[in-house]
Amino acid sequence: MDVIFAEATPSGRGGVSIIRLSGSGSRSAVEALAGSLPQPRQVYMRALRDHDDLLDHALVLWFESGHSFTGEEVAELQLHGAPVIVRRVLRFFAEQGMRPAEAGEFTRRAFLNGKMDLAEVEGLGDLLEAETEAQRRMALRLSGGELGRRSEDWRSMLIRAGALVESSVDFADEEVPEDVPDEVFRILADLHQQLTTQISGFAAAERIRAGFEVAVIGPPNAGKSSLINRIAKRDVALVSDIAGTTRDIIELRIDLKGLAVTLLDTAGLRESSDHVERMGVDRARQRAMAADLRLHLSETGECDPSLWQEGDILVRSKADLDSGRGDAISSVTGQGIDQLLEQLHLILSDRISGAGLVSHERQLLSLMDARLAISEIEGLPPELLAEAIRRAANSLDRLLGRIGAEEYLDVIFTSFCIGK
Ligand SMILES: Nc1nc2c(ncn2[C@@H]2O[C@H](COP(=O)(O)OP(=O)(O)OP(=O)(O)O)[C@@H](O)[C@H]2O)c(=O)[nH]1
Ligand SMILES: [K+]
Ligand SMILES: [Mg+2]
Repeated sequence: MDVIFAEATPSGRGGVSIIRLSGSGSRSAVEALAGSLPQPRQVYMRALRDHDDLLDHALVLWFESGHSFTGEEVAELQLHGAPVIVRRVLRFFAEQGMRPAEAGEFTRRAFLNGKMDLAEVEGLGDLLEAETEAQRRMALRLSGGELGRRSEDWRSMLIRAGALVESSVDFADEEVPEDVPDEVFRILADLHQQLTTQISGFAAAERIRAGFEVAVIGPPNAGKSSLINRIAKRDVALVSDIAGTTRDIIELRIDLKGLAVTLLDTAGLRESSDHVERMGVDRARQRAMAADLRLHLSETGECDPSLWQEGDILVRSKADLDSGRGDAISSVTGQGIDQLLEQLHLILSDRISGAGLVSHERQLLSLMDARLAISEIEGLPPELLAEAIRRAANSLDRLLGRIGAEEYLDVIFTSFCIGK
């Protein structure tokens, strides 16, 4: 494959900028700039020269093919983090006939060269986007190959079951087919159970990965936008004493003690003759219904029953206006807001308990296919049983991208950065 190159650090001024190359010839391309690099995986301090022009003093290293992230020959330069240096070095490689990498192309090569399975690639994508501790931990497990290892165990179970079925066919007398050994059904029941555990943990895992959506709703002037601003510690939303101030949905992403949560500020719920306000209220209702949880805010402690769902939170606002109301919150004094966030965290934490490893819809579908293949197999003749086992193994191959990965690659890698 041709040599690709890219800046692996974010472009712009910084302490260090890293440029990475991959493909056979990466080392000699860097040698043309830096002089000889005898040993792989060792760091050299070198003067980089474009002909006679000194570009920078840099740290340089290279990896042999088979011993690098992409599986190809890879070289890396750590430059001083000035965009003008990076530009010149990138231009040098382009002039040598090398090609700038596309988004995610290094990782794509790692996948194509068998250095990573598709679930690891998805995990790496999650890791690069992780914002909270829970997301980081889950992404590390996935990118570290945990699902691949689990899947290998499942595969060995299928291989063992398949072999037992085969042997019962081979030795069967044509007239009197031998029974399939009980062990086959025991293995498949065990696998069925393990797949079910993973499948049941999807919803929770997916919430960790994608984050929760919590809609703040209530009548106009309840103080919804004020609450959002207080939590954000800045003016995210317009606040005024005019009922119907908020129209569009305003999103605030927060890290709630390790959980990714998007709070939605919404239009105050009321009948209105104003066309634009009505559009805002419709939108508020739709998003509120779709959210994971609704925080119903009002001065009176009432809520719109048509929007109430099990597990929602009811909160009274403007505690500072009425000293008798100890259970309410105030966005002016901050009273009760920490407790409210604590309550929210408790509710959401409860919803992620039992989270499994499988957090992408694609992975879920493969597991469901595998499970379906080995469901209701009691009493099947050996040939059909063998076929079911093959289908299940196929689905596991799909899970890791050994087959059928093409349709997913572009989708996955477009979300990656250039240089990854
Ligand atoms: N005293 C007091 N006033 C508050 C508090 N929260 C909000 N307000 C006031 O109540 C009025 C309405 O606040 P907003 O935050 O705009 O209310 P809202 O629910 O977003 O209103 P809409 O967007 O119109 O639906 C403003 O004048 C705020 O200053 C509070 O905790 N205490
Ligand atoms: K208002
Ligand atoms: Mg508002």
